[in-house]
Amino acid sequence: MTELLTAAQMRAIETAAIESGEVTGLELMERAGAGVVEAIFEEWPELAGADAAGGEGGIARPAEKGGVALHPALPDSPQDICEQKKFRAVVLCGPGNNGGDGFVVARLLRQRGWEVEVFLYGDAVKMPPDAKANYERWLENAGVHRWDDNFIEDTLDECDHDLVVDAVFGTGLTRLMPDDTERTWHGFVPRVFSWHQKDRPKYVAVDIPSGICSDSGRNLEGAFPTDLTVSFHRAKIGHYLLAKGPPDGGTLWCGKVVVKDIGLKDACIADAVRLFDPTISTLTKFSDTHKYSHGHALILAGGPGRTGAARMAARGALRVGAGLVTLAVPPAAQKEVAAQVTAIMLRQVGDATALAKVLEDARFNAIGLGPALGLDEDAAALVATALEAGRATVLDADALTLLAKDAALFAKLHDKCVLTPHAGEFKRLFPDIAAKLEAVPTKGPAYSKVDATREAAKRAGCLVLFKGPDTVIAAPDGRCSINSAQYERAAPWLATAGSGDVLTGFIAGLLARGIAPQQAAETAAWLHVECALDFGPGLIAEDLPEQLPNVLRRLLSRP
Ligand SMILES: NC(=O)C1=CN([C@@H]2O[C@H](COP(=O)(O)OP(=O)(O)OC[C@H]3O[C@@H](n4cnc5c(N)ncnc54)[C@H](O)[C@@H]3O)[C@@H](O)[C@H]2O)[C@@H](O)CC1
Ligand SMILES: Nc1ncnc2c1ncn2[C@@H]1O[C@H](COP(=O)(O)OP(=O)(O)O)[C@@H](O)[C@H]1O
Ligand SMILES: [K+]
Repeated sequence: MTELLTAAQMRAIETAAIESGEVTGLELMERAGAGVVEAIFEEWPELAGADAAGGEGGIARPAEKGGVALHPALPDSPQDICEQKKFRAVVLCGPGNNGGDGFVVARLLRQRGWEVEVFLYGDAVKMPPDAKANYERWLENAGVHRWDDNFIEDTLDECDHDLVVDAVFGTGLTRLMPDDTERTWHGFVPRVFSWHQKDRPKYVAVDIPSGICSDSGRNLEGAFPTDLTVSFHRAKIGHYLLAKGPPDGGTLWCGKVVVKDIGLKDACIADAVRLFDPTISTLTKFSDTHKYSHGHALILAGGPGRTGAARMAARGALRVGAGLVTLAVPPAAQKEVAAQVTAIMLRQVGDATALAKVLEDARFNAIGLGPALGLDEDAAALVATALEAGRATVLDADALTLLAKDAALFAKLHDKCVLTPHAGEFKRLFPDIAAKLEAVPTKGPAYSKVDATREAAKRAGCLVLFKGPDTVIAAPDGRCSINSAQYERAAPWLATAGSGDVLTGFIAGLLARGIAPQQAAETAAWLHVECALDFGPGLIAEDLPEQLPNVLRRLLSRP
């Protein structure tokens, strides 16, 4: 699993490396700038000109981790570059080390024969030492324009630039975006993006699009959307959390995220958020005895005309590998359900007393409830009885609304529970936490979906899976991961009626198989997106369980 870092964690890793003497800040900055240039040419080989095929002067893969030469030296002057089209870039540099990286990028492009114009935001005198060193190195051969929105707009309006590099703010953005960058941010850049023309300049962000908080993905009033974001050492949490506000979403802000090695060592960060990727061992936990060793999930169905959600959840639980799945159905709905299921068993459960009786059978080791369960007192009594049974239990939809309405019910949650709210349900369950998340941020690092989910899990005393394209899964002890359906895993068609019900079933099925709540929720959410990706657009919720065999086959054949 990939660790996603906060700005403070990244800074700590960098400081430790510098203090140990293994690298200097200037060397890291050089590698960062070279990494950005390398990523640009990898993304758009046509911009590498004659060197695209990796000829002399091309930027090769990192060769050496010890010294500055992680990325090999480039020709020193434009004359050294063989005849090629002159490419043009605008590099926007800020007052900190992000700007320092920008000056390295500007120099390396210039060394390749590019025509590069640099705009500096802020006061060069106050720059941190490494950034200032690169600023001064740039001044040896070229000039810097002072920041002027009109001038930048006029320059970009010429429209014959190949590349715009955003190196204004990175992980050090601590306040709202400054007013005097307004025209560039709010006016010109989004306009360029709306053109969608083939020959518009490519926009590249150094580390993170300026204006996006790297810890939260929140937009601190006006961000600079990009085609490509090049980060260093590890991706930041903010790359994977959706920023609010138009254009809506981190995916749009970052374009595509590439992470470049700058020679920093792995550090053990206890509370790091992880980007989830399943281990095969979770899913190969099939024993060779009999079906009961794969568990027995009980899924509670709603009344007549409302049983579809539970049927889909039950099918998901069975497909994900629960040994047996039983639908607990109110008597009035029994006929309706019986006509539509085969491998799934039925039990008549008219009320909470009947449920308690069923749960006397210890072989029911996991419960899934909530989808279309209803919101009346009888439904609340079913939730209470299910919780009192102390089994691994996933609660979704109506069960979450009932928990939100009744503090005594909420107090029955235990550490084998999994809550799966979408944003609306989250707000009902944790209104004060949701309010913090919705408040317009005024400083960085801003409160994030990760912070909110961790806080909710701690309060509930159980696992919380906060849905969305950036699903966050947190345990009460703070362990946390993001299941991303963004970038190369984007599957917006997963937002279809009933897909959450299937997720409930996937989680219940994995819980039945004896997998711990966190691993079950993470694996289920990952499989859910994989099924959607496999199927593609046109997906309806019923398709998700049917897609599982393909996904599992592929996963289990991984080397
Ligand atoms: N930490 C690391 O390990 C490395 C960091 N590098 C670069 O350094 C960046 C972080 O550098 P810094 O910590 O200097 O931070 P930044 O360069 O992101 O920004 C900090 C500067 O911007 C100012 N600032 C922040 N918010 C502002 C606002 N709203 N309006 C006006 N000014 C504002 C601050 O006062 C400070 O001068 C990274 O994003 C990355 O690009 C790389 O050079 C490689 C290694
Ligand atoms: N844009 C999106 N991209 C990918 N997945 C999404 C997106 N929006 C929502 N989802 C996922 O779709 C599912 C919807 O669940 P839910 O809101 O409970 O719907 P329902 O109640 O109709 O089942 C969740 O797993 C959620 O994470
Ligand atoms: K930036």
